[in-house]
Amino acid sequence: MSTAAQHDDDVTGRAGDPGEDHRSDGRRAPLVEMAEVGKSYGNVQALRGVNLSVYPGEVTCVLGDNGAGKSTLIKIMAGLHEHTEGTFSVHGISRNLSSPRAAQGLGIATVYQDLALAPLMSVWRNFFMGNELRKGLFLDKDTMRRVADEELQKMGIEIGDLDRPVGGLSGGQKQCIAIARAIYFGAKVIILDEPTAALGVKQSGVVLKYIAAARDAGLGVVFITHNPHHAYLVGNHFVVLKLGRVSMDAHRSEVTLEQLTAEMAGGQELTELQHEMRGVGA
Ligand SMILES: Nc1ncnc2c1ncn2[C@@H]1O[C@H](COP(=O)(O)OP(=O)(O)OP(=O)(O)O)[C@@H](O)[C@H]1O
Repeated sequence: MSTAAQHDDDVTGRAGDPGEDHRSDGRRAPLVEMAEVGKSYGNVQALRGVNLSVYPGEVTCVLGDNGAGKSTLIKIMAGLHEHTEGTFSVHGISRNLSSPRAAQGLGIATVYQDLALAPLMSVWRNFFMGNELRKGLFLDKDTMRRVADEELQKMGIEIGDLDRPVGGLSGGQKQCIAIARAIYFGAKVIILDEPTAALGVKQSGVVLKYIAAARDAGLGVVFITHNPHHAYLVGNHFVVLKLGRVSMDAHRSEVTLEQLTAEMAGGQELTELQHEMRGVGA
């Protein structure tokens, strides 16, 4: 469990103070840090000994196959599950987040695959969903439409008519709206749950472009994916999970796309398997 310095979630509403950029020893401070984090569901140990740091202006890619523990990791960061071992810190303060609202209050936004968008509502209504602007008793539609337009344009997102229902947009455009919305409402860390998994090449390219834009805007991006090629296009740091443990942790300068792909395909196990097969054939 977390240490005595831990703070329970006492944070609500919009994102809080981003904290210091540097530690007292002059090193850059991570926005989010996991140290030896573990999580069990009863007898099932879903995560064990995970170390992970998310820095501003970087994309941290978390890769892993089905059942590797990616969803569990997201849920701890997003305040949906509490970790059962190790320390989880946000802006240098140990936390045990017990609600998504607590995570949001600390500037951690999660964009899930189902996106939580209302398909029949317009783009601008979706942008302000849950944070509507009002003028007296009425919705301030003009300001919401204008701000949504400005924010989407700032990220270079081309939607056209913002009165269109979101349901008519492509999967990639919907992902981009969800990312732009999270940034506008104060996210410092944005967790993207397999944002390219259901998309074709062109739409994946659009989403990867906005992941890079979020990184360049100084956010800490956590990009969860099965796809090493997508990860390598935007990632600064790669963490591969296997059966709940970290099997590879490398900065971009330390790993090639081929090595990352091989690790995802089975890594050392695959090499041993090939070796065994050669033995059988001999
Ligand atoms: N609520 C739960 N109760 C019991 N076991 C769970 C629960 N959630 C996840 N697990 C188990 O924990 C392990 C990690 O699961 P998790 O969903 O985090 O993996 P994942 O990498 O997200 O997989 P996928 O890509 O298939 O979603 C699996 O063995 C899974 O069966």
